[in-house]
Amino acid sequence: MLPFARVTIIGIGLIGSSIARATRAAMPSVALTGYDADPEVREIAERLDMFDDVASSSGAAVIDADLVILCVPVGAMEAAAREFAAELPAEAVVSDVGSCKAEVVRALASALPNATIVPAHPVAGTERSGPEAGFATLFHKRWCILTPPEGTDALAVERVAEFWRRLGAEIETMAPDHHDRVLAITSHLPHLIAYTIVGTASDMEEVTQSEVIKYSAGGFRDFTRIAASDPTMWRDVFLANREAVLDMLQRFSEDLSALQRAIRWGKGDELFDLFTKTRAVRRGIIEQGQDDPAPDFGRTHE
Ligand SMILES: NC(=O)C1=CN([C@@H]2O[C@H](COP(=O)(O)OP(=O)(O)OC[C@H]3O[C@@H](n4cnc5c(N)ncnc54)[C@H](O)[C@@H]3O)[C@@H](O)[C@H]2O)C=CC1
Ligand SMILES: O=C(O)C(=O)Cc1ccc(O)cc1
Repeated sequence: MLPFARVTIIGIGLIGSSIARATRAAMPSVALTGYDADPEVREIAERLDMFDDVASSSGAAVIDADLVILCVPVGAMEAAAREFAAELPAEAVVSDVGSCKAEVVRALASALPNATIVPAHPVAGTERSGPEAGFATLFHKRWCILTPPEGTDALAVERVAEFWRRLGAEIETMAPDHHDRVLAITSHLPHLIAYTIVGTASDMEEVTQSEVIKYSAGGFRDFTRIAASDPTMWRDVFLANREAVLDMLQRFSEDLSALQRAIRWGKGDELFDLFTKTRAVRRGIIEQGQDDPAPDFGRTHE
């Protein structure tokens, strides 16, 4: 039996449109409704025929849903949830896909005090955004982390888990705070570093424009992909996961200073030992079968 029969997606960007496409592919009998605050996005969603219905208001979109998934930037979650609160059916389950969880759990509980909420984070994405960037296989063999607050209805959690399994994801469950610390180091800090290095390079007159582009086949190119990620989404992530990010940034700065000292004093063995350790981390990821299928994952659908 399908975990949900009527699914509504609020926010039809990269993630919302990928969920719609993946649901159509894996559970074609699900009735899919979409809503986006941007009328242009709604028009594109209509044209791409991703939903059975693209609603013109958020309230109309949820009125007969049994699962509502918020796929808007983290900073827009509370307002987006408040907008449909009055029309939400009592038995509907509400979920989201936000990249950080403690702040979103708080925001959704405040906007929807009587709803059953099962927060989720599919750890899968690309640097692209918008409804045309999505694709049905985005979640295949990717983790989807559920962070239900204590006391959440276990059946609702299992139904959301089953929904994501059907989209190809593997499920992990953890506390929102723990999620935010883990993702601060594995996802948020790497993005911050990419934004910094690309920003620094573009501030340096002698390596700007043509030279940055010309020689970007090196490590820099990977950073430019990450640094092309959506500004609104990432602004919201850093503001919402402030404490965990600042903590990881403090540790990172200390380790960077240690490396700086090793270079200054010619301590080659310290550099060699660290680089040997980090190479083993990469090999461990590949041995566990968790490497990206292609280095430019996310472009293969173009
Ligand atoms: N981009 C990525 O790689 C990943 C993103 N996420 C999370 O997914 C969420 C969505 O991200 P993307 O799909 O990448 O963003 P996106 O920018 O592609 O799409 C977001 C959509 O939400 C709409 N929107 C904004 N405020 C709204 C509101 N109040 N009501 C209705 N629609 C509204 C925008 O018009 C836009 O179309 C974010 O919370 C992000 O943290 C999670 C995993 C990966
Ligand atoms: O494009 C990349 O490399 C990503 O890291 C995608 C991504 C961005 C945000 C998330 O919360 C999860 C995955």
